Amino acid sequence: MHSSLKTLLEQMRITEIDIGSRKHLLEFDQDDVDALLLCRPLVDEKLDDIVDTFYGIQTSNLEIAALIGDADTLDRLQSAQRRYILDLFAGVYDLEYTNNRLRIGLVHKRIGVELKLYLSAVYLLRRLLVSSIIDALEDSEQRAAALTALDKLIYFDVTLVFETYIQSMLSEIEAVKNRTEKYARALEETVAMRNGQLRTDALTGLTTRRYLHEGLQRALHAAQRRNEPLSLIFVDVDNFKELNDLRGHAYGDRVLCDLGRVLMETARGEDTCVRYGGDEFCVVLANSTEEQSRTSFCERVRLLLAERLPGVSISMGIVQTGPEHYESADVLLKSADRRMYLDKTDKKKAATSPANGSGRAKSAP
Ligand SMILES: Nc1nc2c(ncn2[C@@H]2O[C@H](COP(=O)(O)OP(=O)(O)OP(=O)(O)O)[C@@H](O)[C@H]2O)c(=O)[nH]1
Repeated sequence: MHSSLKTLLEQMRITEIDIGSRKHLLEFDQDDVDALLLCRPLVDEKLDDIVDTFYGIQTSNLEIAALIGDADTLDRLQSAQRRYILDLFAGVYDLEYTNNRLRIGLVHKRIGVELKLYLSAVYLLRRLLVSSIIDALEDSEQRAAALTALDKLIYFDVTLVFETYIQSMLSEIEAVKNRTEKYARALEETVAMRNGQLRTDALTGLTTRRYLHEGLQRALHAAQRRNEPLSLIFVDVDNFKELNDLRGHAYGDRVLCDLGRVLMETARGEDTCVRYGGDEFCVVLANSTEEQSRTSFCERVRLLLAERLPGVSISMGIVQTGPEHYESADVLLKSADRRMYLDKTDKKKAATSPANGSGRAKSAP
């Protein structure tokens, strides 16, 4: 047998033993085979009439006519129908016969023939065959035997077609399930990737605000364990909006990147530099008092910034906690922000104060 035919039977797990058991369930035996064989000559004779009448009725239904489509398809269907009718009365109902029924079922399912249409076609063909047999066979016993055998064989065939429909639907469900699982996996990967990106700010490469709390909390626990002071610094670019407006957004981005780099270069490995949002940054300095932070960290940052971004100034607010008493992360953030704001307003006041002449360009936080 052709290998692809084998595959279809294998897919449906239909073996010779299975075919035997199906026939047994339908009480289809040698008497039925003989009764059908007896009808073979009369069916041969009326074959064209039966097929023509069948398709005449079928194509008068608009839904079925639309499914058939064109004259070539109709020709092919008529040939297949002829072969099927001859098969019904050929007396051989083996693996190949079964496979042909499976193939017919699969083709009908694939082209979208609904089961109700398929069953109505089976009913019509049976009706035409039955009336031909009744017309041709005069012996009532022979007639009854042939009609019973035909019914059994049609049940045998219809069961196979039903199974191909079910099998095909199961394959479709499996394919949809696989596609959905693949989509879900891709979605999970995207979310995981996005979460990873959120940990790092895309523009500056610094830790994002979302993880500031986590970093600050961890630093506070470490400081408490070691009895060390810890400082939090809030940094904000002065007049950044104006800078954006005057020199363009791209330059504004460069300022933020350079400031981020300066903070990173000045901080040590155990410190955490965070882009808090917009032009605001936070730095958690481990084992550092307010004074040490001011003199070593903040001063160095200002010097580097003056070298790299002349004319850009920043305001900073420092707050220390520990080693005697430790404030919570929230309190520290609020205090550092407030001090940064004071630094900024002090500078603004100094700049507008006539007593200071040109004003204070930079202030110590
Ligand atoms: N170029 C650039 N601008 C940003 C980015 N994020 C926020 N901004 C802008 O940063 C500006 C921040 O302005 P404000 O909060 O008013 O602060 P400011 O102009 O620095 O004023 P002061 O804080 O009082 O000195 C806003 O105009 C935002 O549109 C960014 O990623 N790139």
